Amino acid sequence: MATKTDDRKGRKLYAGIEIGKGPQIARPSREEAERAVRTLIAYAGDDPEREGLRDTPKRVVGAYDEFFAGYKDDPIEVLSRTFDDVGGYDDIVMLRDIELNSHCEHHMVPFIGKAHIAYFPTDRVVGLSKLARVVEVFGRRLQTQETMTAQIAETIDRVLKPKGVAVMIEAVHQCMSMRGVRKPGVATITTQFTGVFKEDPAQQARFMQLALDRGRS
Ligand SMILES: Nc1nc2c(ncn2[C@@H]2O[C@H](COP(=O)(O)OP(=O)(O)OP(=O)(O)O)[C@@H](O)[C@H]2O)c(=O)[nH]1
Ligand SMILES: [Zn+2]
Repeated sequence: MATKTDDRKGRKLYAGIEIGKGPQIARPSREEAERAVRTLIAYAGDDPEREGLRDTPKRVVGAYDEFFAGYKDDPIEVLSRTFDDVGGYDDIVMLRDIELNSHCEHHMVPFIGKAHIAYFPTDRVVGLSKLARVVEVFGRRLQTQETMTAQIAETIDRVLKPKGVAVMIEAVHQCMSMRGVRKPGVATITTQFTGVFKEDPAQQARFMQLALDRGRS
């Protein structure tokens, strides 16, 4: 995978971002953030003191706490509890249609879609919900869809050390629907494969078929 190591600190980086906890930066206070929202309301052309808008900065900052809660969590920790009693199971584990909401780092506008994740365990499996939690952690940060796809695959690969990982994300970017080029409903599809999913075309085809099987109910 295109993982780079920062030699000075020995950290593993992807696209300049540390996998695990997000960048550790000093945060402004809530008051400063609310002031910034008031400025944006005025920039949009409305009166931040108008009754209907008076509590909006507080609400927007509260919404940011939810939209960007992923900076508080470490996805590596999310996956750290594993089970080794798999009763001889020796095949892929796949979660299809994990709902995904995120914000693109270019416009801070939502992109909404689904993630499909498969991994081929060696001797350890992880609780199914934890894979969806990893999507949730990265979804609640700012990034591109490509980075998010790669980071999900890298995290699973690093912690579970499976025979392979496959991740596909399909999403619609509101920055393309509501503004700019204004092409609503365009699906952006990204994939990242490691191990057997990268090396064995049959495994990759199997994943793609399971992910894209539209005949399902
Ligand atoms: N590769 C990639 N591009 C993205 C993603 N989200 C948004 N973008 C794109 O980021 C690009 C930013 O382009 P710029 O020319 O810097 O910004 P802009 O003037 O707002 O571009 P337009 O959207 O074309 O109006 C746009 O082409 C967006 O479609 C993403 O997840 N991955
Ligand atoms: Zn965008």
